[in-house]
Amino acid sequence: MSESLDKTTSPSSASSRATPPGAEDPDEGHDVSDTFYTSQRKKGSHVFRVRLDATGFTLQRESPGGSIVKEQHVRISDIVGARCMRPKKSRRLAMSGACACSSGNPNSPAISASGDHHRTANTPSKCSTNSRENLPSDAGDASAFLYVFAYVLKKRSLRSELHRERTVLTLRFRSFDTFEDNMREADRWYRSLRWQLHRTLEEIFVAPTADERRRRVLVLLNPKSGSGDAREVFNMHVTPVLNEAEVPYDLYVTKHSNFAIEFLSTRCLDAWCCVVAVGGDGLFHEIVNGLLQRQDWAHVLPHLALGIIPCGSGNGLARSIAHCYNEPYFSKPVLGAALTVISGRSSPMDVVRVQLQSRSLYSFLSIGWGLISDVDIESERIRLLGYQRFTVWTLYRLVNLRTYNGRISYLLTDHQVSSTQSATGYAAQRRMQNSRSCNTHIDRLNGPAPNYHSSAEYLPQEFADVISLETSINQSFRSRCDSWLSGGSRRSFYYSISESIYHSLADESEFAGLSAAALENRQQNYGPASELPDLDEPLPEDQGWLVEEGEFVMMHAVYQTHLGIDCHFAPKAQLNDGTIYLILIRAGISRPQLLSFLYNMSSGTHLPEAHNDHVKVLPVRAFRLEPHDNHGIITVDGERVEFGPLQAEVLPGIARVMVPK
Ligand SMILES: Nc1ncnc2c1ncn2[C@@H]1O[C@H](COP(=O)(O)OP(=O)(O)OP(=O)(O)O)[C@@H](O)[C@H]1O
Repeated sequence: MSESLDKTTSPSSASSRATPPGAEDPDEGHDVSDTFYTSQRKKGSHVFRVRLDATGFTLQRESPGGSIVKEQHVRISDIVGARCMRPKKSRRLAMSGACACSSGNPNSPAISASGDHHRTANTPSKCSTNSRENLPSDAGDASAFLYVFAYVLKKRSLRSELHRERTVLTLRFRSFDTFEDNMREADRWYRSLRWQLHRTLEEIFVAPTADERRRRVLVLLNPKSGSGDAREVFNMHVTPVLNEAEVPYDLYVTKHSNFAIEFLSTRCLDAWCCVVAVGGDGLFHEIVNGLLQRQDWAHVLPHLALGIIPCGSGNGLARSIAHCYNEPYFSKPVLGAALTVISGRSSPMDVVRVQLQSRSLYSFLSIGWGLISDVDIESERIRLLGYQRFTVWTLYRLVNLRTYNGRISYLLTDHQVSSTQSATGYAAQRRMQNSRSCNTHIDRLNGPAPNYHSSAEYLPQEFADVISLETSINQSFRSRCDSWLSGGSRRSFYYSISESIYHSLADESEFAGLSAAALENRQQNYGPASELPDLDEPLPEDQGWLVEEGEFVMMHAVYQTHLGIDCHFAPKAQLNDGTIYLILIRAGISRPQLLSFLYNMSSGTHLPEAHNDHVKVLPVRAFRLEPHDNHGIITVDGERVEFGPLQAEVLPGIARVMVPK
């Protein structure tokens, strides 16, 4: 076992670019490579060439003759971060904050156990040069460890869905005689990896100072969302990922409805690069509206990415983002969302301005009138049934089907206007006369469609596992007695590597520091100027407004692919396509047809290829709804709003959402 290993175990040959102890590395941030070994009692030992470059880690297993017998790759896009640590005996010390790397983030993330606001300012640097030098060396083992955390795509079986699985690549450095020298070498790899990871970050996620590297994340958590376990979900499944990625964050737990609106409309947000909702679509709705109640919205929105960790009952946005980027969702939705939050990528997202009679608001998901809104709101009374309440109430509503009388005017998207004009046209649509254009800003703001990529490639089964390798000192090869530290990863064993300092804010100090004017103006909406006439004014008549009028079962306007995790309502929607998908069902549809429509919503096969007498799918830029009845339910992003006329216009790409790598 040791014969072949001994040939290449001198410090000079074992590390192709080893830095002499104490010397500065002039090539920091460039590729690194080295020779490592594994040793297993049953399988024997193996020599690996390990290389880290812009694509990730490449591990090549060499035969005793020096040829490559196997190669595996851990993609840089699957890697979230790394840690340098001491050997196992000193691990407790390391985990208590004495990690010995030299490039840690002084603002390490908070770990929330309870309380309202957990801020990590003043957290001691866990990886400073001083801390490294002050650490007592382990008398028995001079090794240093580098743990690389990755979440690779895997398939359990041919039939099962892709999912992400945590993998830890463990590199053990022991080419030098002293722990300090080995740690310096491990740290060189660590810094190289951090450099590779940070170079792919979009600008808004990068801190202005080099020692911080990542800007802070603002987390707003609704403890009441969904089944009420958002706090636990965050602690168990999100904090570990943020820690592994060394993403600093500040956590605020919402205290009441509208907390997020008040917070985001009044606070200085300069410290944060993104806002993450840990909750449902209702909390995200508050975040969007809070930001658009700021006078400086035009400055803030482009520099603040929005994210969501799905803990609500609907979770339409989280599902839509995952769907648009072919990211697996069902097996581990929270993990996928947490990885999205640390990805350092964002995409523009459309927001829709909704004008009601008494106020205006912003929406990112949907506007509904009729059947689906009825079911959504009325089934609240049987909430005890959980998700089944929707099925039960849908059946009830089918039996007792209601129809609503009204008029829906709409402006098709530019693309649709040309195709519609050449087509036969819709039976009931009428062109209005003598009007003016009212959507000039829509084209102006419209940005390019996001780049979608497929995540169909995934690491082969045998590689998506715990990988533990080590360098060795020259005199003898020691078996990797403590390289199995990472074995716990398969059982999703997470630990924190950072110290945290918690601060709680008392209720009364929540908005301390606000000026009186800021408080007074809290409900004022800003955002781009509307291009539509006032709601009580007639629509212009010669600029392409079309009309549908009569009895409807429902109207639902949607701008994300999914309304909920299993409601694939607008399959063609994209995050930033400047399009509202207006779906109309007219009275007269048969119950079996309606049942089929509702049943097929989960697979996204409910919409007809072409318009039929009862169901229409209209890609529009703006619309106006004028109910002729004086009763009914209207929802915006799943929340009930005042009943009556409304109009909506899309504001293409004015928000940014975090998206998977
Ligand atoms: N601390 C709180 N106590 C009570 N209500 C809150 C609190 N924080 C936020 N809310 C309100 O709870 C509403 C719903 O929250 P959220 O969207 O997070 O969960 P959900 O309704 O279960 O999920 P979904 O919207 O996806 O169906 C929000 O509109 C918000 O106004």
